[in-house]
This record gives sequence, C-alpha cells and structure tokens, in this order.
Amino acid sequence: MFTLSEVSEHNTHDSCWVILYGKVYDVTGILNSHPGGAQAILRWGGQEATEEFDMIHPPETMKEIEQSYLGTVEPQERSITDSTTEEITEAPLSTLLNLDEIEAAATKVISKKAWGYYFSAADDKISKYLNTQAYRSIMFRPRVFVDCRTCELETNLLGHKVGLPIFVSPTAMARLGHPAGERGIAEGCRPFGGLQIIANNSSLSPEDIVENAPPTQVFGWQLYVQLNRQLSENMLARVNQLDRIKFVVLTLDAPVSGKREDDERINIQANTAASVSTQLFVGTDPSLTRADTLQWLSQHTTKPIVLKGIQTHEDAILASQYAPFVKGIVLSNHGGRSLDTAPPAVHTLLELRRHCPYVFDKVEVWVDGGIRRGTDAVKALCLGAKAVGIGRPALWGLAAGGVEGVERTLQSWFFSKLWSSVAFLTAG
Ligand code: HEM
Ligand SMILES: Cc1cc2nc3c(=O)[nH]c(=O)nc-3n(C[C@H](O)[C@H](O)[C@H](O)COP(=O)(O)O)c2cc1C
Repeated sequence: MFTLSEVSEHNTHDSCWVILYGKVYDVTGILNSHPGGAQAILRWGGQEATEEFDMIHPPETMKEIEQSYLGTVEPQERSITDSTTEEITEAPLSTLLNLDEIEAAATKVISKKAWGYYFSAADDKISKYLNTQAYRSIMFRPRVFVDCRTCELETNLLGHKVGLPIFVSPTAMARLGHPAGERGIAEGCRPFGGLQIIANNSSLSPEDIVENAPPTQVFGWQLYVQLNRQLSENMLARVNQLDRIKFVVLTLDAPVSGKREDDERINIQANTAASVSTQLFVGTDPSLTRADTLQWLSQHTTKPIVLKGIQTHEDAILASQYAPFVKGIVLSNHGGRSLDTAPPAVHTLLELRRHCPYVFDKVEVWVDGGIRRGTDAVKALCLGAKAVGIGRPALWGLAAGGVEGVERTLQSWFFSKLWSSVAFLTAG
C-alpha cells in the first residue's frame, strides 16, 4: 500500500506512476507508445488520474495496463473525484423546443472541458457557422393543393431499412459529456430506428455500444487510419465480427486536427498537456493516398465503405470510381472543425448536381454539418442527399439529459414539421 506522497515522487519520463480507481500503476513503459502521446499521461504523473482517464478510455483499456499494477493507495489518502458519481442536473427536457435550446441546456451542465471539445471549430469558425447559414439562404418554392396528411419517414440506407433519413454522425468522446456515452446515443436512436455511426475514438468499445441493440438497429463504424496500421487492423477485425455494424466510414477531411481555440483555451487554463483534439490526433496517419489506402482497407474489412469528408465534385467523381466497394460518400467539412473556410456540404451538393449528377446513381450521397432544423434537412434531401447527419446535436442532447436527451433531439425534427415540408415540396 502506498501513500500519496510516495506516488507523487514518480512523475517523470523515467518513472511515471498514476492512480486509477484507487490503484497505483507504473505506466513508464507505455509513455512512448501511448496513442494520446506521452505528455497526456505525464501531466498526471504521480497523481490521481481517474477522472481524466475515465472520460476518455473505454473500460477495456484497463486490461492493457493490468501488468503495470503496483498496489493500492491508503484509503484515507485518496483524493478521488470520480466524475461518474457526480450528480448531473438534468434540464427539463419537455420544455426544450429546438436544438439551440437543447445546446443551451447542455452548456449549463457539462464540464468546461467537454464544452470546449464539442463546441470548438477551426480558426474563426467561419465554416461552422456558414454550415447552418448556407441552408438558411436557400429559399423554398412551396406548392399548394398538396395532401399533407401522411408522409413516410422510413428509408433505405445502403440497403438497410432505417426509421428516418437522419443519422448520427461519428463524434469522439461522448462520455466527456455524459456517463451514458455512445451507448446512450444508441439507446436514444432506438425508438426512432435512427442510424448511428460509431467513432474510432469513441469512449466506449463498439462491442459495448451495440450490445443491447436489436438486430434491426443499424450502425456504421468510422475509421481514422492509425500510423501503427496494426492498431487499425485489429479494430477492423473486431468490427468484422459485429453484425449490427453494416459499413465502415473512412474519414478523410481531418488528416490533422484543426486549430480549435475553444478547446485549446480551456486546456491551457486547466494546465493539461494539450487540447483534447490535439491529443486524440496523435496516432492518426496524415499521409493517406487514395489507391493504397482503399487497397489496404479492402484486405481488412468485409463491410462496404463510405468515404466521409468529400468537399469537391472532383473527389466525388474519384470516390464513385471505386463503387461498389465504396457504396456511399458523406459531403462534410467535419462540422467546420478541420479546415476553416472549407465549403458547407450543401455547396458541395450543388456542385455535384451541376458537374457530375451521375455520381448520385453510383454511390449514395449523404451530407452533414450545420443541420439544425427540419427545413435544413428537407433542402438537402430535395437536392439529392439520401440522408443527413447530425454531430453536435446528438452530443448536446446526451449531455442535457442522457438517453432521453438524445430522444428529445431526434423528436425535435418531428415538431419542426420536417415531414409536412417534405410533402409540400416533393409535389413541387
Ligand atoms: C492519465 C493516465 C493515462 C493512462 C494510464 C493512459 C493509458 C492508455 C492506454 C493503456 C491506452 C490503450 C493503448 C493501446 O490500445 O495500445 C490508451 C489509449 C488512448 N489514450 Fe490514454 N492514458 C492516459 C491518459 C490519457 C489522456 C489524458 C488522453 C488525452 C486525450 C489520452 C488519450 C488516449 C487516446 C486517444 C487513446 C487511443 C484511443 C483509445 O484507446 O480510446 N490518454 N491510453
Ligand atoms: C465533438 C466532435 C467530435 C467529432 N469527432 C469525429 C470523429 O471522431 N470522426 C469523424 O469522422 N468526425 C467527427 N466529428 C465530425 C462529425 O462527424 C460531423 O461531421 C460534424 O459534427 C457535423 O456537423 P454538426 O456538428 O454541425 O452537425 C466530430 C464532431 C464533433 C462536434
């Protein structure tokens, strides 16, 4: 059994101990291979690190450091602040009428660190805000004398039936915002038959996330190819075993992290090693080339591929040349988090319609970024998108009220009268 003072002496590159869940681990040996970088651990060297660790790593990560276990800390010495036992004040969800209100409610209850990571976008956030504004600058041509009593929400995505053409885009670190994490998002999607794409950097394992899902619930799994290819190959092998995961999404618009200053600022104030975003990107390979990567991927997955982060018609054409292995593309600028002033997806959608409309027949075209109202979604669908994704709104919903918050987020599309708009316009 160790005292805090004994543990605190081990805070260097040569000897680094941390306290996790009341136990002491010597993690010196993993510093150089840590996917989040050595500094991310060294910052907590000699200290209690449970809260920081727990928010970011799936529980199974503990298996990786089992052999580094040294002993326990004297109970009276422990200074644990276990984030998972904290009281989370839930917002009165039934009073929240739209996604902006859900975001505002979430902002009141989540940690600064989570807010900084979720809210942030690259540089001046021009793409982030334009993503929404671009939809608002497109006007409808509503037709009248259209029967609006019924409207089918169900659709097929990559051959799988889903309850609505709105999917949850992959977002890392859901447990930063709420302990239910990505599993809570899966539960929230369930009543609506909503499709969820699980992020490579999820805070729970894909096995955990899909565990309670009925066979009809549809998931995708998003890949950031790692510098250490073996890590990606191991993950793909696990994903191959999961029947509920129907496709793999390869993200291409973020070879490196954008400069996300809200995230940076909060971590500078808290004196942590770097922003959450920077640490998450440490192991990602920024050097991918099209032919080699797709060839490699075809050897390691049994599932169809969706390419995420297409931002020009030239790249859409090239992607479509890999059909049917590539079954879909997501027009996206990563929620404005990667390259500021990159185009909103709806601009790229218009570009495709003008320069290469045949691409819509070769691959499914999905979009995400800035979609906050039913009318935004309808515009994308009318312009040829098969589905629209939401990133931050699912995280804000989760943070505001756990599973019910995610449900409220998806419900809000219904009370935004999305579907009567669809009825108006499809006749137009
Ligand atoms: C404080 C003590 C920490 C310990 C002992 C620790 C340990 C580990 C271990 C054992 C892994 C799995 C490695 C593998 O699969 O090869 C891992 C993964 C990872 N760590 Fe840490 N870590 C710590 C803090 C952090 C922090 C502060 C961050 C900041 C963002 C971070 C980011 C990551 C990332 C991105 C991964 C890879 C993805 C994942 O497994 O979720 N770690 N860590
Ligand atoms: C907090 C956060 C984390 C994200 N993490 C990932 C990720 O790990 N992989 C990925 O492909 N996209 C990621 N994205 C981008 C989303 O998939 C999506 O493209 C974007 O959020 C859509 O914009 P919206 O947030 O305005 O809906 C992330 C976005 C946010 C906000």
